[in-house]
Amino acid sequence: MAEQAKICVFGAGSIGCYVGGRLAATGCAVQFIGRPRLARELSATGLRLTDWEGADLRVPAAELHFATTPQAAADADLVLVAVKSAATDEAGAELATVLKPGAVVVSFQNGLHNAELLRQRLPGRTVLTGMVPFNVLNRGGGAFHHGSEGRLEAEEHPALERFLPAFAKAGLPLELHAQMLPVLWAKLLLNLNNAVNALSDLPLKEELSQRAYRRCVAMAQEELLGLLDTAGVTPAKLTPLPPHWIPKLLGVPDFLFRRLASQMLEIDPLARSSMWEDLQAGRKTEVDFLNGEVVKLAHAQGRQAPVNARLMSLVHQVEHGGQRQWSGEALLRELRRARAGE
Ligand SMILES: NC(=O)C1=CN([C@@H]2O[C@H](COP(=O)(O)OP(=O)(O)OC[C@H]3O[C@@H](n4cnc5c(N)ncnc54)[C@H](OP(=O)(O)O)[C@@H]3O)[C@@H](O)[C@H]2O)C=CC1
Ligand SMILES: CC(C)(CO)C(=O)C(=O)O
Repeated sequence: MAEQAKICVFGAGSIGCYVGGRLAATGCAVQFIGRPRLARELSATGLRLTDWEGADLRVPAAELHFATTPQAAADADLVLVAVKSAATDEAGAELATVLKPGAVVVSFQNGLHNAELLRQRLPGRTVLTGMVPFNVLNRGGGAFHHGSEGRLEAEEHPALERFLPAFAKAGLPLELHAQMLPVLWAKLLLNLNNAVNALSDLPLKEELSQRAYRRCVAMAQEELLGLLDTAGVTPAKLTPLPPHWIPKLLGVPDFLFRRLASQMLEIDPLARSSMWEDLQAGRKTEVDFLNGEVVKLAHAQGRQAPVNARLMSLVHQVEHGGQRQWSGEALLRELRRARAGE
């Protein structure tokens, strides 16, 4: 009988615990690598994984393998990297010292360049790009809730094939793509809401229910879409609506939005963006890897991206103790001023 594949989650947080937890709960051998604080918490509680469609799975504490050093990845056949983008370089360096040569690594992170960076750090290993479209809320006490729609996506590669049944069995089938860059740009387009959500200090559902915040997101997205058009990049279609229509829909009045975009509002009422979670925890955010990519793309075209640049600087200000609870109207005024060059 073929030996059971060993899966390692590197960066056990919201995404790592949820994806790894569902794999463990459905029979996979999963090794989690994360911080001592979570190791202590989970050694008392185990993991509970729930989703918006009613799934409710558990991994008892006694069956949970949680380590706090990279050595635990040494016998992994598949490593799922789920650290925040700023921690990718260090994660790659740590994994390089321990991974066996045939290990397959998948980056399940937001942003454009994490897999590329891991590839540089892990020469000779197969490093693939993944994408997590849905929100995971860390409810505390070992409970992680998947609160919005979407399927995991990953780069098509023969080395990934042997792991596909495990993801399907876990209820997280991987949708495979030959080209991931259009998928990553499309996800980044959606992630432009992260900064607005973090600045609003509101749950996603409440924030997206208010037109002024949605207009802020739409402004940031329109800026990116214009730059992608010039670059000849067509973002993938991740939502029922094609990417270019999303900002148009976001701009409609609330009553119409509720009617036309009910699916977009099917989010757990407590769910927040990962950027809000970073600000809440006093950590540096991923804003440079999201809105910052829009600014970089603009500069590469000899242009500016004033809306995304202003969102970046407002998030940086909060990282340093600045104003956090922006009302939708105030944020919209601020972004309009930025767009007008003020
Ligand atoms: N949360 C969500 O709903 C979604 C998140 N994403 C993306 O997924 C990625 C992961 O996000 P998320 O799960 O929210 O992040 P979290 O911050 O919840 O989890 C990452 C964990 O990894 C730990 N970590 C970082 N470096 C190391 C290391 N070298 N060794 C061990 N542990 C380490 C972090 O600890 P510490 O903080 O102490 O560094 C943290 O506990 C991000 O790119 C995010 O944008 C995508 C879709 C949705
Ligand atoms: C799923 C989504 C878009 C919003 O939660 C996200 O990627 C994040 O929070 O970083």
